[in-house]
Amino acid sequence: MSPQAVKALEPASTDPAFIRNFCIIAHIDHGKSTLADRMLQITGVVSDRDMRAQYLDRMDIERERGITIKSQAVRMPWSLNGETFALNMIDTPGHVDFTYEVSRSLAACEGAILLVDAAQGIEAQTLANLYLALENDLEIIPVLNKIDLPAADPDKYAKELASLIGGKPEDVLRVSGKTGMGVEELLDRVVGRIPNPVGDPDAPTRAMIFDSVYDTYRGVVTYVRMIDGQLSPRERIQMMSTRAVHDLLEIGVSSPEPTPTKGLGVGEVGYLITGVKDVRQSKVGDTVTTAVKPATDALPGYTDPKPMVFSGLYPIDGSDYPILRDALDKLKLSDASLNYEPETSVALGFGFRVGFLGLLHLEIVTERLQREFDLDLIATAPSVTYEVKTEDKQVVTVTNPSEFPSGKILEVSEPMVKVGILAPKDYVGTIMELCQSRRGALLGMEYLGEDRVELRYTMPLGEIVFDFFDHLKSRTQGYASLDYEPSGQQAADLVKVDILLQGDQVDAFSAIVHREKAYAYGVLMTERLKKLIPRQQFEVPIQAAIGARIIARESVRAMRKDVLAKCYGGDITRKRKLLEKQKEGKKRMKMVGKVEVPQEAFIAALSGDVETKDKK
Ligand SMILES: Nc1nc2c(ncn2[C@@H]2O[C@H](COP(=O)(O)OP(=O)(O)OP(=O)(O)O)[C@@H](O)[C@H]2O)c(=O)[nH]1
Repeated sequence: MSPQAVKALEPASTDPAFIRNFCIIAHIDHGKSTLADRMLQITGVVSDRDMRAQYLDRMDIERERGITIKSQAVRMPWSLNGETFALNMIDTPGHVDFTYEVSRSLAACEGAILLVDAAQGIEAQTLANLYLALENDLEIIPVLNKIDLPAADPDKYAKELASLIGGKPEDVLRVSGKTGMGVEELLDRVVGRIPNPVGDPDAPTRAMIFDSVYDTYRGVVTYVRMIDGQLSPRERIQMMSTRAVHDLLEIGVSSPEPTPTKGLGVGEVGYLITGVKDVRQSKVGDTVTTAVKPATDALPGYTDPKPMVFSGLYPIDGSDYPILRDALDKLKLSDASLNYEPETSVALGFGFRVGFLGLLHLEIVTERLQREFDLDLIATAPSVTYEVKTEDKQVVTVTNPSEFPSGKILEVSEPMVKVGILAPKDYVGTIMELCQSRRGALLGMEYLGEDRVELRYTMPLGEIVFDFFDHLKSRTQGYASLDYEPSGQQAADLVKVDILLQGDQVDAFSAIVHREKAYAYGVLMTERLKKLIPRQQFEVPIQAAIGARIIARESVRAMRKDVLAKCYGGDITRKRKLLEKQKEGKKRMKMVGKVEVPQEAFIAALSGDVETKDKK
C-alpha cells in the first residue's frame, strides 16, 4: 500500500479542520465514477496496477450496466500548503430513480462537486441534484468534465453553469476524468472551498447512519457520519430508534477497502460492524450513540421516500415464497427505499406488492433478486396508487388493480407528477406531442443557453411509469433527459379492464387505464394472449371487460386430437418420450381455472417489451 494510502488510514487528527466531506453529483453518465477513479489514483489510495474502471461500483449489475446504484464512501489523503487533509468522497448514482441515495449522501457532506459533461451541457438530473444540494446548504463546486472530447464546448457550458448557480464562467473548473487533467486542481479546490465539518467532540456521541449493507460474512455493515463525540473499538453502542445496544466489533474507514482504524472523531465518515444479522437493527437515518453516555436528542433522520411505482413480485415456483421474503428483507437493508407487503393472486399464488422509486429501480431490484438469491420471478405490470371514492362515500386506496372496488364508483383520483424535460430545441414538437398523448398539461417552457429548452408538465404518474422514458429517448435520439417529482392526486375518468379466460377473471392481467385507452388495452392483451396460450383440449375464449361489458375478444381453438393419436402402434419409447415432453411442459404451466397458461405467457404478457415486438 502506498505511503499516502497508509497516511489515509490514520484517523484524522481530532481537529475536524483537516477533514473535508464531499460528494460528486451529476446527470447519469456525466462521468462521476470515472472522476472518482482518477481521484483514487492521484491520491495514491489505489495504485495504477490495482485500478479498474468504475472502481467504486461494487455490484455486478452496476458494472454490467455501467451505472452507479449504491453510494460508495471512500477516504483519500490530500496535502495542500504542507498540511494533510482527509477527504471523504461519496460517489452517487445519477438516475432519477436513485435520488433517494443521492439525498442520503448529501446529508453526510458539507460540499458537492456539480459535474457536467462538457459535450452535453446541463441535463435534467444536473438540475434535480443541484436543487437537492442547495436544499442541504452544500458548498457547490461547478466542474465541466470530459473536456478531452472533440465535441466538448467548455466556454459555452461554463457560461450556462455560471448563469445557473451564480459566479463567473472562469470559476468553473475544467477536467477530464479520463485523462486526469485538472483533477489535482479540483482536489485543491475541494480543500480550499468546502467548509470543514463542525461538531462538539465532548458532547454525547451522535453519528448518523447514511447507508448500510448486508455482508454474508460480516453481517450488517453500517456507514456513519460522525456529528458529535467519538466512537472507539469494543465500545457498546446504542441505536436511538430502537434503544438496542450492541458491541462494536470493528470500526474503520473505506479506503477504498474497509480498513479498521483506532476510532472515528467529529466530522469523520466510516463504518461500524456489530455482528448483528437482523437487517432491521440498522435503519438508514437512525442515530448511533454510546450505551455508557447516550445522547438525548436523535439527529433529524431521513424521510423515507414515497414509492412511485408498484408491481407484484411472485416466485414462479410457489415453494420459493419464504426465500423471496428473506431476500426482500436483506435487500431492504441496503435499499431503504424498498417497500413491500404480502399479496396473493388467484393466477400467481403468494407474492409481494412491492413499491419502487421508478421503473429502473424495479428492474434493478428484480434483477438483484434473481441474481443474488437465485429466484425466478414474475413481475406484474407496474401500477400506481389510486384513490377510489365509492357510492357510500368510502375512499379505497388501490395499489393493485384487483383491489379496485366493484359497484358504482363516484370518483377515481390518480397520482400526478411535475415533469422536467431538457432537450435540444429541435425536439420540442415531438416531445409536446408525446406529453399530450400521455394526458400532460404544459406548465412552461424555458430556453437554457441558445439551443436547449426545459419543458415543464404536470402528468399522471401512471402515464410515465411504463414506457414514457423509452419513448422520450427514442423520439429525441437519446438527447432528452427527464426528471419528475410527486405533485398530489387528481380526479380522472379511470376504469378497470379485466381479462377473462373461459369466463374466469385473471387478476394478474387486470389494469386500471383511462377510459379512452381501455379498448386499446383490451385488444392488445387479448391478441397478445392468443399468441401465448397453447391450444388445449377445448376452445379457450379470451375476453377483455369493463365490469360486465365485454370490449374485446379472441379465442384459442381446441387441439384437434390427442397428442398421442399419431403414434398408436408406434414403438413404446417414442410414446414414452412424447408423454415425458408433455409432462415436462405441464411443470411450467400455471392453471388458471381449467386453462393451462405457461409461465412465459405471464412474463411476456406483463412485460412492456412484447408491446414493442407487437409494434415492430
Ligand atoms: N472522453 C471521456 N469519457 C469519459 C470521461 N469521464 C467518463 N467518461 C465516459 O463516460 C461514460 C460514463 O462514465 P461514468 O463515470 O460511468 O459516468 P457516471 O456519471 O458515473 O454514470 P452513473 O454512475 O451511471 O451515473 C463512460 O463510458 C466513461 O468512460 C472523460 O473525462 N472523457
